[in-house]
Amino acid sequence: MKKVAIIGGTGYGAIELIRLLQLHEKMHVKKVISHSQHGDSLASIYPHLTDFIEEPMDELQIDKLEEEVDIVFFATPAGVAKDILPQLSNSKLQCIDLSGDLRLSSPTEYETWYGKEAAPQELLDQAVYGLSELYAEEIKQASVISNPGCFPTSALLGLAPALEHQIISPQGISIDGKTGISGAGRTPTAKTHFSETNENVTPYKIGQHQHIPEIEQYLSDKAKTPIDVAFATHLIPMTRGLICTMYGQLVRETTTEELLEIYQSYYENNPFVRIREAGVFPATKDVYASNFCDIGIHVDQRSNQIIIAAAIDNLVKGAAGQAIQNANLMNGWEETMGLHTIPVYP
Ligand SMILES: NC(=O)C1=CN([C@@H]2O[C@H](COP(=O)(O)OP(=O)(O)OC[C@H]3O[C@@H](n4cnc5c(N)ncnc54)[C@H](OP(=O)(O)O)[C@@H]3O)[C@@H](O)[C@H]2O)C=CC1
Ligand SMILES: CC(=O)N[C@@H](CCC(=O)OP(=O)(O)O)C(=O)O
Repeated sequence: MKKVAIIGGTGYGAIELIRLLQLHEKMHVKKVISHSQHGDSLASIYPHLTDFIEEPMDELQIDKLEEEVDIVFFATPAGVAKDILPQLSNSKLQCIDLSGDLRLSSPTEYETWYGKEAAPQELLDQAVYGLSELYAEEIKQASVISNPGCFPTSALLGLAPALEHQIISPQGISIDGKTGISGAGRTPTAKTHFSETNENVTPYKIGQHQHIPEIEQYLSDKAKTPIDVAFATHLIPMTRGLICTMYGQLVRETTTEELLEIYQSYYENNPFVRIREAGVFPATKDVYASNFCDIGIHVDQRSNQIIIAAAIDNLVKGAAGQAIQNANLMNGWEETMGLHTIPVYP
């Protein structure tokens, strides 16, 4: 059994990791580390964890981590992991960062989009992008993983096959993203409190979203040509769930049936990607509280475009579940270990 520490204990990412790791056969949560509430038990903050995790949370002691655990999950905001990880560079720890700190290969891009000083170049070079379906071989060899953002997970899984198979143009791709409010983390703001979000749909961060360079970097890598995307995000009055509806210009004649075959074959060894049959599109509830990414495809002959929708649970495939899937790959365990559950429905 490998011992796990979770940093950022009181956040949504951390409690989702705890929920999922409860079912895991090879990982055990040894330490929950909290910056703001060390000394308190997590069950006193989140009563749904009563009887599952009663020990007080710990303060971070970087020099003790290696002797106490094998795997560290950083469920912290951007700006935290990049300062801690360099102090662990000589350790044997496996580290998985859920934040955006290590996702962009260019420090300048990080500084532009995140408004913070970037991680050292050495750390950026060492980190492997943890989108399990697209980078499995690299993840198996990695000791530091940069877990993808929630929107990029959906957008990359939805668009990569069409771009790699040169079915759509690298120019003119549009991504319309919608997310539940838990994507904004636990701390409420004026934009996320109930009376602002209930019965309301709000576009936000248009042209400024930190996931734009991440989507472009990894789509360009897969397509082997530079890709720019138009990306619009919307806040939806639901707790969990995220869906991207994507549009691309067709560059050759094709049909929905042909594309479905291409996607089925592209993801045939990926148990968490489910392709819908022709005429059927996924909804966020189809993947609720699960690690699945469900994809629907339509070839729109009238406008010569492809329309792709990819639904995930932002806290699972978009964060904690993806992080566990990466830990499974890094350790040579079954990729689905602890994660292969039926989505909660209705
Ligand atoms: N929510 C989502 O759907 C997704 C989140 N992510 C990313 O995962 C990470 C965690 O997200 P989430 O749990 O939702 O975020 P939250 O805001 O809910 O929690 C983050 C936790 O980090 C800790 N923290 C906050 N500030 C600091 C600081 N300055 N130094 C150290 N620790 C700090 C706090 O816990 P404590 O004080 O107990 O340490 C806080 O509760 C973020 O980087 C987020 O962007 C990625 C994809 C999806
Ligand atoms: C609703 C909402 O605000 N969602 C967040 C999701 C951020 C996230 O999860 O990703 P990072 O790890 O890149 O911060 C957003 O759109 O910025």
